[in-house]
Amino acid sequence: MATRCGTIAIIANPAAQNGRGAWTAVEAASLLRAKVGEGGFKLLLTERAGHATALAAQLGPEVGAVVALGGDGLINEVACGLMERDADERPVLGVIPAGSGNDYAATLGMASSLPAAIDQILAFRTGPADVGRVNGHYFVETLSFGLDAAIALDTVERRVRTGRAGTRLYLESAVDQLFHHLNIYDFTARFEGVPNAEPDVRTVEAAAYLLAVQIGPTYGGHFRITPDAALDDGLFDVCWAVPELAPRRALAVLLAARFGRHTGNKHIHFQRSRALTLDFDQEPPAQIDGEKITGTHFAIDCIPHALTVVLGH
Ligand SMILES: Nc1ncnc2c1ncn2[C@@H]1O[C@H](COP(=O)(O)OP(=O)(O)OP(=O)(O)O)[C@@H](O)[C@H]1O
Repeated sequence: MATRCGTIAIIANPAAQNGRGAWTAVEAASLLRAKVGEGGFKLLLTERAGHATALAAQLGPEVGAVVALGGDGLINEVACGLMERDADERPVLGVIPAGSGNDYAATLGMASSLPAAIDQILAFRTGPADVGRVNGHYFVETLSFGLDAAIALDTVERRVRTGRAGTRLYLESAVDQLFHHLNIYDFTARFEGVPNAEPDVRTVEAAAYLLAVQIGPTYGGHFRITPDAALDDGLFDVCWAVPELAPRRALAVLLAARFGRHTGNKHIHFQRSRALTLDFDQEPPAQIDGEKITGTHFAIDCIPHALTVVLGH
């Protein structure tokens, strides 16, 4: 049976969520077979890290929608593959959440139940989404430095070691980092394309525990670090937290951020901009859509409406 979007290609990470991705992929294929028949979709399983980018870049013209089945790391890889294609030949990006954090799936409003997510994909309500780029690497939801990146990276190792997931995993990491590794990072940020400002540039020299450059509102498993960030406004929402906070106060602010209630705190700063450069005095822990990156100089720009995405709401 034909779908509203041509052939759907599911790119699935069998290793996502400690191997549960393989089971979710089989279930998704079975549900799709019942709804659109064998000819309406194809299932492609990744074989290694980075494979999803090559798969997404090489899909044939019959594919109208690519669905990333996995976590934020897999979605990032699929998006990178789509960005290698000419803008007018990019299939629509859909997401079936099957990872540990699933921040981007939440940003798109995708259901966590697999049958409901499949129905949302087939309903094919689409909209534009901005894509971020840092030193030539694309990101769809989050780029962050300092404490929160250290937490995000620690959760990857901790998940494998403890089998934990979701908010509990994140909070365990957070407490460990806050009480044992609460470092401060000196940085200079040069914002360009600041809305409603003349001139539309701003330079900030500060020290921070963390700095997040967001396309969507959440990171780290649904922490609403920039609660008002919009997917399609052509702007980053940047948030940073400045000293001095005792670890217990810092933990309280972090917990408030779970629900986006940290915004009035005097240690928390926000700036919107179309682009920015960041220079750190020393290399901070850094993550891009949940995966590690390195460096001290970061040139970051927002590509407005680079992707069309399937929205769940
Ligand atoms: N077949 C594979 N075998 C091993 N690793 C893979 C494979 N395919 C993709 N990966 C890697 O697995 C990593 C994590 O994938 P993914 O984001 O899907 O799951 P997750 O880590 O469980 O979820 P989240 O990113 O939401 O925390 C990615 O960096 C990706 O490169």
